[in-house]
Amino acid sequence: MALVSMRQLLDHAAENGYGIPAFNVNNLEQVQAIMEAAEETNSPVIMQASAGARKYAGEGFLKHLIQAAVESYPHIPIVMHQDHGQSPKICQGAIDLGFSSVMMDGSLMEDGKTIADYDYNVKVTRQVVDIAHKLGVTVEGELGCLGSLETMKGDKEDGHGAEGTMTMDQLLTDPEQAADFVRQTQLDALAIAIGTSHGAYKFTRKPTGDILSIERIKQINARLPNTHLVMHGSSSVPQELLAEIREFGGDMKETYGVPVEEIQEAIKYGVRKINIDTDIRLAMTGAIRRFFAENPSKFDPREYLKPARAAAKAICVARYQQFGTAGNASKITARPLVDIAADYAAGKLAQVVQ
Ligand SMILES: O=C(CO)COP(=O)(O)O
Ligand SMILES: O=C[C@H](O)COP(=O)(O)O
Ligand SMILES: [Zn+2]
Ligand SMILES: [Zn+2]
Repeated sequence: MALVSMRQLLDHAAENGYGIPAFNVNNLEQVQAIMEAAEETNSPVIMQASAGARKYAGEGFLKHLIQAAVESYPHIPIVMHQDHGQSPKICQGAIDLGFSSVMMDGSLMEDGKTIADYDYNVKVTRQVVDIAHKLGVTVEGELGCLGSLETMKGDKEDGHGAEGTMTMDQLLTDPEQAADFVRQTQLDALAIAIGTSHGAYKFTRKPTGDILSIERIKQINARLPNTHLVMHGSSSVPQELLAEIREFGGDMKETYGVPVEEIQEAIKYGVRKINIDTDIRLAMTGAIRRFFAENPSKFDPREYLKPARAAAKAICVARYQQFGTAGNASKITARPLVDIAADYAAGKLAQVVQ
């Protein structure tokens, strides 16, 4: 198969009522873990690279790691998605590099910290849609700002996130504004704010409806039943992984993530893409800490990266099964991006908002 449009996968997921985890990748072992899990469960794949990933690995390495996955697993449809593009220029760069999907995150300004106004968000997102759709490339946008409903603050754990204290209006995407945003921008997937944030420290207790608003997803879905929704900050932060890290010398404070059953509920209401980075980080860290504790004389990176890769794979297998992604790769026939571009031009993929 080939690199496919994210829109094609999300449309398939919507038609068949499942969700697709989008895993962040930074290195070889993460790409391999995701692909081994996808192979084992027959799942379509979304791999995404952040600005931090590009800085760490370099654009060429990321592109070719994902290309290697495409070559090695020709029967699995794979999306190469750019996570949190902070400007049209960054999105253009990713498109030039061969990404089949980009996120224009216009909820924040180019600095990734300052909250943008609505008109700016519409303008930059529309600009990226105009560039991308001509090439059959998918566009994800974001409306509302990721952050905690416990502290009213944005997340800074990965260097991206709003500065200062926010209001409830900013932290919860407004359904009516979302409808206007989708109508004006004609994007393919909408990331929404419902109380999740990036990183390991999302909630100080197992989240209830007041701090994780699945209710808000239902309201947005009622207003926009045909729009694919995206949940960022959706790692579940498994307690057993925290325990493993602590047992082998790590310092992880008490914290809670997004329960898998809440994501499963959200999938019933239009959530099609679920972003996961932290769970893979935790799994790999636990495995490496354990390995070093149990094998203090070992020093071959292949020896400690093997259990790390296996732990990452286990997370991916679990999420593919839990989100209903498993079993779907072989049901999808990859369409070339030029065909998708023709569909956009013909208005076949237009967002119809009443
Ligand atoms: O949203 C994410 C990437 O865009 C990742 O979220 P987590 O930090 O919860 O894994
Ligand atoms: O955007 C969120 C992802 O978790 C990426 O994190 P990162 O910027 O540390 O690569
Ligand atoms: Zn954002
Ligand atoms: Zn994110």
